[in-house]
Amino acid sequence: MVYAKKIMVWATTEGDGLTWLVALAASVLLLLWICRKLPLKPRSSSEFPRCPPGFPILGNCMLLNGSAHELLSDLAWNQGYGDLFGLWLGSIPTVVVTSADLAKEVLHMNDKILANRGSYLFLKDLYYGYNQGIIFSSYNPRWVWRRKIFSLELLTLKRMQELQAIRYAELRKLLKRLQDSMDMGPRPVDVGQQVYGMTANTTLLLLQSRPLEKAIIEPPELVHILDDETLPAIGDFVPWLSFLDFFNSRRRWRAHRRIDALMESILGERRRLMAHCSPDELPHDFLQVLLSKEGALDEEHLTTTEIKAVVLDMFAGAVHTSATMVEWAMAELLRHPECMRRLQEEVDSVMALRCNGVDSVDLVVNDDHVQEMPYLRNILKEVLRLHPILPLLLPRVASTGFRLGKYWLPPGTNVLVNAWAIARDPRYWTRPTEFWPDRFLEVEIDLHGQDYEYLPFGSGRRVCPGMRLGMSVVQVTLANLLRQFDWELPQGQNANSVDMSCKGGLGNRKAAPLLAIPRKRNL
Ligand code: HEM
Repeated sequence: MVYAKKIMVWATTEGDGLTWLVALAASVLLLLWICRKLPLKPRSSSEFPRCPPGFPILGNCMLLNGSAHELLSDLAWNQGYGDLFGLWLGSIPTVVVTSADLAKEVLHMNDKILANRGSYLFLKDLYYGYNQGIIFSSYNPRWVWRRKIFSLELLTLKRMQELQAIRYAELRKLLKRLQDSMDMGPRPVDVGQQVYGMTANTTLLLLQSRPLEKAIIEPPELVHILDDETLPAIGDFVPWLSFLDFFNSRRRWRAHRRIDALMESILGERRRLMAHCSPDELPHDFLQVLLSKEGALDEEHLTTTEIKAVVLDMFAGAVHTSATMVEWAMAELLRHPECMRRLQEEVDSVMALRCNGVDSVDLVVNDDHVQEMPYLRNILKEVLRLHPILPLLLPRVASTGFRLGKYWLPPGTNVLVNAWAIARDPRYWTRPTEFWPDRFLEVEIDLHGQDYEYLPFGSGRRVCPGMRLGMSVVQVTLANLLRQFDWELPQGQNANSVDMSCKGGLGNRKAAPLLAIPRKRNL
């Protein structure tokens, strides 16, 4: 303060206009610097875990910029904040959990109290509001009902078997696209983008078993919009600053109008079909299940808005998760050619056995085949350990006060579980930062969220319902990519130069796209 005053006094007595400006800027910077060093004591009760210093009003919001999971891990491990620390996201009390024991307290012991999600501005502008879908809805009987339909009508083993043909058809298209690009001479392809296109189109077909009649937005573009815009805004944490988000809000709203036009055309097309066909003639798909509940008079009905919100959640949940996972897996395999070779040998030997001498070149590796590939499964477990797709899971919000560790925390507290940090913690993992799929030969650990040192799909009431479908899509895609092609890095790149940094945001996308050259294998 004293220094800021001195600068101003000097400027008024000695300086010209330019000096004035410089002095003003220096004072503001000095004040900001001083404020940054102040801990946010006034708002935190003595019961609240220790918080890193933050800015006035904004608190620790800046930590959410960029790779939040890495910044939060650094605070926990290197800056002495430990397994449980606090943040003030504007006026929202938040705690960050960085150990398996505390993750268990959050996801198991306090699962019901912490089963809510926060309410974000993007839900209002871009999605269909707070309590209409599944992913960001609060915990209430309607959410239970919508999630039940989602799980039982889209994601059961039986349903997945019925939908296999659709998935394999899209996979064949992907393999053909890669083949075509190779026919023009060896050239790098953007692996993530290729797979992304496939998972987006597959999701549409899982919904309505046919391509779009009127493509207001193609599925990959729809999901890109969701990915880019599903981010908290400053107004979520400091409501009176919502006006700063005005232009982003307008952009989200415009995107929503296009998304809604797409939803209307999907629903409208099916309603027209329903008006002209007998029930037996209608497709037996997820969209039909959703629409069959639309007019129901009991509590098992769905409103039109709920149907649209659930469909949107299907895209938001299914597409980028699976595609990102394939991209990280390919990146790790290109960095570890010995693992890639071993995996190719496994795929080849299972296919040779299964096809029993019959020409198998055109056969896709399918869900039954991958069941016999333990190394593939271990590779994917290791990919999810090092690169969990939602590194902080999805934030949970307390409905009442609750105990966590030695603290009693108030209702409304946000809880972040740093699954990324826990999965790299030397207390639970030997050689924690190394890509070493064989660790899972010795460690009996599964994906269902019962082992709290490994939470790639979350755990408890809000665990990912799409785990089976997601894993199946990823396993089958990776096995086919490696069966049909040998892969190498573009000229000038080697295993050590592959950029493994992530983009930031809710999902753990690769910052730089993975480019690799496919070469046809002699099968
Ligand atoms: C490999 C692929 C996938 C990964 C790694 C993944 C991971 C996750 C994670 C970590 C969560 C948050 C769990 C929590 O907060 O505790 C989640 C939630 C969710 N996922 Fe997935 N997911 C994948 C695929 C899918 C698929 C294919 C679908 C749907 C078809 C899906 C639908 C959802 C939904 C609806 C939620 C919200 C659940 C709720 O809040 O009740 N996911 N996913």
